[in-house]
Amino acid sequence: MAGFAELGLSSWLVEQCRQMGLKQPTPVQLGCIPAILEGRDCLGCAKTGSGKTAAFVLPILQKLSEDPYGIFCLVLTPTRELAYQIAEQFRVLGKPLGLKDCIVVGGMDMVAQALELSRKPHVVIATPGRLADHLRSSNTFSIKKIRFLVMDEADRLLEQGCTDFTVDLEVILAAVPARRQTLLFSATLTDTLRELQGLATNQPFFWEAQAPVRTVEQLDQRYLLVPEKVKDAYLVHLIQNFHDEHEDWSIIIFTNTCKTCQILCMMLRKFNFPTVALHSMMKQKERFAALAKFKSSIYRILIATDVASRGLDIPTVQVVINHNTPGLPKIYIHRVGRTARAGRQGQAITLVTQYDIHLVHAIEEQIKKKLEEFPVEEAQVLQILTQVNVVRRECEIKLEAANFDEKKEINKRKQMILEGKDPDLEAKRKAELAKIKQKNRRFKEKVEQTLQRQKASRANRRGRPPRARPEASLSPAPAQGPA
Ligand SMILES: Nc1ncnc2c1ncn2[C@@H]1O[C@H](COP(=O)(O)OP(=O)(O)OP(=O)(O)O)[C@@H](O)[C@H]1O
Repeated sequence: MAGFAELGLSSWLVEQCRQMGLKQPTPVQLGCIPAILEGRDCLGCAKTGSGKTAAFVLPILQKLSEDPYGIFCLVLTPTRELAYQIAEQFRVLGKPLGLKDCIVVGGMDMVAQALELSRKPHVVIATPGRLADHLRSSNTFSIKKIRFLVMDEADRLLEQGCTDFTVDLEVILAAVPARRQTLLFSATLTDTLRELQGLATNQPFFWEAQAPVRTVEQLDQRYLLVPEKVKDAYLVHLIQNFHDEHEDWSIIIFTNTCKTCQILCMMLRKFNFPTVALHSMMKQKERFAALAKFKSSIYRILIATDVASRGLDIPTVQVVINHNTPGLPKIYIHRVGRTARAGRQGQAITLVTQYDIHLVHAIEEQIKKKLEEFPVEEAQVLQILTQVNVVRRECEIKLEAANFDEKKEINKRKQMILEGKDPDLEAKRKAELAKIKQKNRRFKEKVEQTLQRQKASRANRRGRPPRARPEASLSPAPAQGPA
């Protein structure tokens, strides 16, 4: 099998790989590095934890070493934590170059970022919202001459999810040169392939891992069918078991909302599990601190929303628990991909209620694999059920007292102001829209009722003997209903 040198990388980069413990290129690196070095655009779709980051970092560093200037490369990524992780790979692999990088993400000091940008770093790693803010408000830097535009988790950047990047991307794409190399990577590119192909038009090279199953082989994937009301007791039971059976363990638990994330974190702490939370309602500094504590194994449990579902590379994670069944198969693929990375073993357990069974079927269809049931001693769960429910209720009350919902509302208003919207006007518009919707609903119900009445009266009439009409004698009489 070809080594890094055979892919066309310089000896200093091969040495950096060796120092980092990267002995042989992974398949996505084997496929994409030569194409990128040739100057082609690249779309790389490979499983989670398969080394996509180095597949673009290495050839970019090689090209940068041949013609160093700033700003040479712009990397866009959907989350702030991921931006720091990518920057670290650039720093470690690009150490001999004296690489200057700049991280431009929300929640951090904008003035300091503007200063750093004006010093022409070689590589800028950014989340779209904050970079677009800088482009709108400042002319002290330019990305007009970049050689590389990378979109990591490219499908997430393009889709219109709860955080919609499209407006910010328009601003960024208008500021980068048409002549550039565009590199797009993700474990789930196929949904947005057409849009992505529109971005990468320079002899695009498409690399996709050929495998019957879309998740990694070393991942043991299970489901646990639980009634909604006892979900938390099952969660506590699962964690207690891992705690008892394994010396060295790290778990990521995914939840669907910030509030659930916060409540479960408080609850698990009450049971003395070393838990930290990560969600978008936390201050950025708290987010970084939580992740650092988890990465260094001071805290063994990270409970997070989907803000942590993509890209995070924490090799010690052995188990992922989905507290809710993800509504989309690709969210499932990214979440469970936080374990079993780079050839390691891992386990994923998804808690499924009777209302989510169709979601599991959709996941199985997409990943092309059946999930197996995770065996649990139900009697043991029932023993802790009341205690868990009481503790959860206590945590809910505590959180309500801390005005969590109110803070959420304030955050929403702040976000609107940052987006140039008037929160009061938006609220008014929302209320009006709700009114119109309600009116439409009532109208629909009325129409529906009228139609039902008409139908019933027609049926009644059919049940009665026909009136004597001249034609009646020409056709057979309708069947008579019971009297
Ligand atoms: N050639 C290699 N040999 C061994 N380990 C590697 C190699 N390349 C990368 N790795 C390691 O594999 C791990 C996962 O890599 P990376 O984070 O780039 O995965 P990814 O494909 O981007 O995953 P995701 O889709 O979840 O973002 C990292 O810890 C990285 O250091």
